[in-house]
Order: sequence, then C-alpha cells, then structure tokens
Amino acid sequence: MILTTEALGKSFDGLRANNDINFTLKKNRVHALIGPNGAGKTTFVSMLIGRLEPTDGAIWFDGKNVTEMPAHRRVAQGMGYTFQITSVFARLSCHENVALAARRRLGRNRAAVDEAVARALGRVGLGERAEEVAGDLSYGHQRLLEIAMGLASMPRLLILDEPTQGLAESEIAAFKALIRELSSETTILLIEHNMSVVMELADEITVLNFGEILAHGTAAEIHANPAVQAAYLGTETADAED
Ligand SMILES: Nc1ncnc2c1ncn2[C@@H]1O[C@H](COP(=O)(O)OP(=O)(O)OP(=O)(O)O)[C@@H](O)[C@H]1O
Repeated sequence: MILTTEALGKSFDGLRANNDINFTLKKNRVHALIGPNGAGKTTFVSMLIGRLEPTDGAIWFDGKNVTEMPAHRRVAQGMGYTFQITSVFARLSCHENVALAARRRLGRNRAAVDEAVARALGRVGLGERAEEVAGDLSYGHQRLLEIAMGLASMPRLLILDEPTQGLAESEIAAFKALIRELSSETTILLIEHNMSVVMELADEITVLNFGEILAHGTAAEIHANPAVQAAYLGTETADAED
C-alpha cells in the first residue's frame, strides 16, 4: 500500500463534496478515479496533495500520516502531480519549466536538477526540445511537458488530473504508451473521463458518485456493475465524448 485514506471528508458551506472515503492505493499500479461531473474527484485529490484541508478523516502516505503536512513537503516525500488546467509557464523554455519542478525536490544542486530535467523530458519524448519556449509547443506537447514536470521530482506516486483532456486521438495513443512505461517504475493515480483510456490502462478503478465511493474493482468488474451504469445514465453522452 502506498496511500490510504480513512473516512476522509470535505464540506464546503454545507455541501458535502467528499464523504467517508476509505481508499487504498497499491504500489506500482495504475489506479483510475472516475465519476460523473461534480462527483468530488478534484476535491479528493486536492486533499491528497495538500491543496485542500480535509474537514474530517486522515491520509496516510507511505506509512506516514500526512493529513496536516504542507503540499511542498508531500512533494519532497514523493508525491508528484499535474493539474486539470495546463500550468506550464508559457514564456519559459521546456528545460526551465521542468527545472522549476525538479528544484522543489532537489534544491539548488544544479547538476542533479539538470540530470533530472533531461531524464524527465526524455521520458515524455521532448528531449530534443528542451530549449524551446513552452508557449510555442502544441497543446498536446504542453500536456506532455506537464507530465515531465510531475516526473521531475521522481515521484513514487504520480497523480494525473484529466491528462488526456483536449488531446487528439493520436496523442491519446502516445499517452497510453507513456503511462504503460511509467507504471513499471511509479504508482499512478489517474483521474480520467475518457473511458477507453481508463479501461485500457487501469489495474484498478474507484468510482465516486455524490462524494462517496460507489464501487471499486477491475475494469471488467466496474464495466459490469449495475450501480455504476445507473450513475452514468444521463451523463453518459458527456462522459463518452470527453
Ligand atoms: N472551493 C469550492 N467551494 C465550494 N464548492 C466546491 C468547491 N470545490 C468544489 N466544490 C463543489 O464540490 C462538488 C465536487 O466538485 P469536484 O470539482 O471535486 O468534482 P469533480 O468530480 O472533480 O468534477 P469534474 O469532473 O467536473 O471535474 C461540486 O458540487 C462542486 O461544485
């Protein structure tokens, strides 16, 4: 187990966005978190990474209770993540973008940072483009650059929030191949709307609905689960098209 939550909950002024979430993440797996819009996925991962404070419950990462640990210390402990909204600095080069992320873990050790940047950019296929300005990259490449930023801190857990949103089909195929490669060296938590990506990549799937865990299982189990099918009725079109 690399991460566990115990009865994790979050309320926003009376709205219960997450309720009683008991979640476990096994090492070196690809675990997908799915659910209809507004189900509470972003709220949940925001608590995992330390951007939002839980209202109740606890989070354990690699045997440590990190519930109250600031975000930057969680990164230093081995959590890496990318956000739903592109967060690259458009006027900085690819190298500089990834170096900013690498320094969060490696400090000012220039040689170590340079090495980590080269490795991370190489991993996502942007090794040749290190000196290009990030804003000149295509949208798909900017999303890969973000994954490189997440990888730069050499995370033991990489959390990806809707990484394929806005990607073309060919880019999604390349993304799937990348995740398969990365899954041999790190644990991946994938928040994803694209069901073909989820069904192909995920070893395990957790379904959130109205802020609670509705189901958990393999792709085949989730696919066949009547409660999951019911939760997606009515939102099916939106989710299938994402
Ligand atoms: N900062 C906030 N203040 C108030 N309500 C919030 C806040 N953040 C989220 N919510 C509410 O909490 C609920 C869960 O939202 P959340 O963004 O976690 O869902 P989601 O599953 O990530 O949705 P999506 O798939 O659309 O990204 C929603 O009703 C949302 O409006």
